[in-house]
Amino acid sequence: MGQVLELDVGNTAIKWRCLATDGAVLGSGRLVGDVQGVDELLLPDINLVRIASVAHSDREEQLKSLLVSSGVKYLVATSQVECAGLRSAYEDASKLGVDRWLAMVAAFKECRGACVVIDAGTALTIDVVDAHGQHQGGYILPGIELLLKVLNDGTGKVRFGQERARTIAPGINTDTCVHNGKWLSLLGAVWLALKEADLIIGGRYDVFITGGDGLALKELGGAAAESWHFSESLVLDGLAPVLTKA
Ligand SMILES: Nc1ncnc2c1ncn2[C@@H]1O[C@H](COP(=O)(O)OP(=O)(O)OP(=O)(O)O)[C@@H](O)[C@H]1O
Ligand SMILES: CC(C)(CO)[C@@H](O)C(=O)NCCC(=O)O
Ligand SMILES: [K+]
Repeated sequence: MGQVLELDVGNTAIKWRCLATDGAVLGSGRLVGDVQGVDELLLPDINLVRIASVAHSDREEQLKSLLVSSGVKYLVATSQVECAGLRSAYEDASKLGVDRWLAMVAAFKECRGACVVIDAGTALTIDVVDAHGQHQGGYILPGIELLLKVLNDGTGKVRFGQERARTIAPGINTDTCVHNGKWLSLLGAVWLALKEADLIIGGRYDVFITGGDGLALKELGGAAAESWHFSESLVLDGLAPVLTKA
């Protein structure tokens, strides 16, 4: 087997990494904009592309036609009923976002126990898995950028600039009220979800966090979040197990 290119096509960006035959990471990055950018990643040594996509179907079609014309073999991951001991809570498992499924597969594979899996990307998703690998369900909320957009679009006077300091202290002007409020919203949701998880799966679970705002959220969580496992590549880590089993 030659090199493998893995793609996590999100609603904002495409995260990618290139793996050697032995699984070593040869390179990784984040592409914003057109799927055409993927073309430059298709180096001659790559003979398989593994894909996770939650993007609009026309973006997916563009990506597929790019791959077809390059002639490289590709596999697209889908959410399953069961994989590697993990079982979906969804009535229709195929409707669960594949990024959530992949992140849970990767997290459960690593801890083999109860876990809460957080993805702070375009959306904030939080999923709860019990010690037997049974997914107990989850949450979908707007992420940081969507929160700002909704406030800007839905109000006449909430106008704000760039974030200056990352904190959840009460704000003293519109800028700090909005920016501190956006972090309060995400962190508050996570704390409450963890309390809910305490009730459902008991107090002993690992917390995994990923996504563009994942590290910021963990840092804001302070001492209580010190044990959370932050990984940039949790979604990509789920690709090989899901596609090998499929
Ligand atoms: N280098 C960066 N460029 C852009 N956004 C970034 C960057 N680093 C962190 N972010 C944050 O990441 C968030 C986007 O999440 P992410 O990087 O997971 O991308 P995404 O493609 O939207 O993912 P998904 O749709 O899979 O959730 C933005 O809200 C932004 O605040
Ligand atoms: C929630 C997002 C946008 C997070 O990336 C993605 O997982 C998705 O499009 N999910 C489909 C809906 C669902 O998971 O129920
Ligand atoms: K994601």
